[in-house]
Amino acid sequence: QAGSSLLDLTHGIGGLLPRLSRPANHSRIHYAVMFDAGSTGTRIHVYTFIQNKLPILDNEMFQSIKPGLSAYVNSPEMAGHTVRMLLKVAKQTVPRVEWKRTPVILRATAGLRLLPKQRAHALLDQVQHVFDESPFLVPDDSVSIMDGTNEGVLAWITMNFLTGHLSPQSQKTVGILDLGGGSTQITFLPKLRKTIESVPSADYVARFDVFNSSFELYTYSYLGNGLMAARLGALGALGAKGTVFKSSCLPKKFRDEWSFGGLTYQVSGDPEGLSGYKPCYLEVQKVVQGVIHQPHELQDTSAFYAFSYYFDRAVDAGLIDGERGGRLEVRDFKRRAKEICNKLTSSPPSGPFLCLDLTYITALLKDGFGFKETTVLQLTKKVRNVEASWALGAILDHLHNMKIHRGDETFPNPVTCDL
Ligand SMILES: O=c1ccn([C@@H]2O[C@H](COP(=O)(O)OP(=O)(O)O)[C@@H](O)[C@H]2O)c(=O)[nH]1
Repeated sequence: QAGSSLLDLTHGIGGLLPRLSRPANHSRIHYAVMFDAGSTGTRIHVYTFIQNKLPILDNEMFQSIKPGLSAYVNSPEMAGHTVRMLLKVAKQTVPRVEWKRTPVILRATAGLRLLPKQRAHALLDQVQHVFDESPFLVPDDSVSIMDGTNEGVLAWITMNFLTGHLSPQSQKTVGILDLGGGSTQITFLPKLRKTIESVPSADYVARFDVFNSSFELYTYSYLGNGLMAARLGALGALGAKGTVFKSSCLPKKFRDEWSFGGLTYQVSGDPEGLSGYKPCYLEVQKVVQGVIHQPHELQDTSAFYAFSYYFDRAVDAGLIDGERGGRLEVRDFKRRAKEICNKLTSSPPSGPFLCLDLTYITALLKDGFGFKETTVLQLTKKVRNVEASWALGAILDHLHNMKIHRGDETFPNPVTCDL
């Protein structure tokens, strides 16, 4: 999984240099480890940087384990075990002499945000214990739940860094759409002042400095609107238990157990009721309606990168290639959702949830964010062999302290300010 190119922060951020042979002076190489404790899995990213005036990203090692830490809510020591297993990747990648100056950090996202505080912290305590026992450098605040605003901003930094859009010379940037299991993020640099001025609240705006440029982004993380949480919402299973949850988005004869966030649900199709795209759309619509804010400008924002479950489901639906990714229009998700939902058999080869998932993605993009049907999305898993995720942005933030902050009290009140 070696990275293919050097990513140079000094020549326009994310400027790509041809791969060089390793510098003779090994003290110029350093490492950093970021764990992504997501709702559906835990992942480790081991980054290799070459020290320059500013560091150059040389390589990423990536590995993941399912399920996420929240599945171990009743056996927290298993959370520690998961992290201990993944730390082996760091030990294999980082030379032994570097261990004591290589930072290890874990940030948890929606899975732990959705748990009661005490239970989430019981899981994090186990991780902290594993870190403390490890031979790596454990910085202050090395294990925590990440703020949702930062999740979107850091993924935006990752993608714009990797695509070379962060340099002061770069005229444009790319927006990002991240669909996790528990939450979903939208982040972009607005072209119009009105987009910032018409946000519902100050926490839709984040300001920060990165490598001599200042940015003010529209960003929001919707907890409960990740793909797995949306399944629960569509099934009416949020907070409920002890019954079979039926959906017109599932094949009529389908009945099974399904688990998320440490709970297991009985789910089934609706043998006597309706099935297909239209009734399914009505079910998923309630998960987005009145919840998702439609930014003032979206129509002609040049490019959005979409990753995580947007990517995975586009692959499952046969819309893009799993290696290369590809460009899709919003209406491609809709077309495929219709095709799949309108011929739901008892055992579709693509899995029983594909109709629900594609219909939810369509509703989220159109009725939720308000994208046009013709908006182009760049579906991406990796850029230059580096995982599309907030993790790289988070390690850059750790190394360079970007001081990300949300709109503060002095922020204009959208109700009273003069637009
Ligand atoms: O480095 C990563 C991190 C996440 N994912 C994808 O992100 C989705 C789930 O995200 P997660 O479990 O982190 O959900 P969250 O907790 O953010 O809601 C799945 O499709 C993963 O395969 C990925 O492809 N690479």
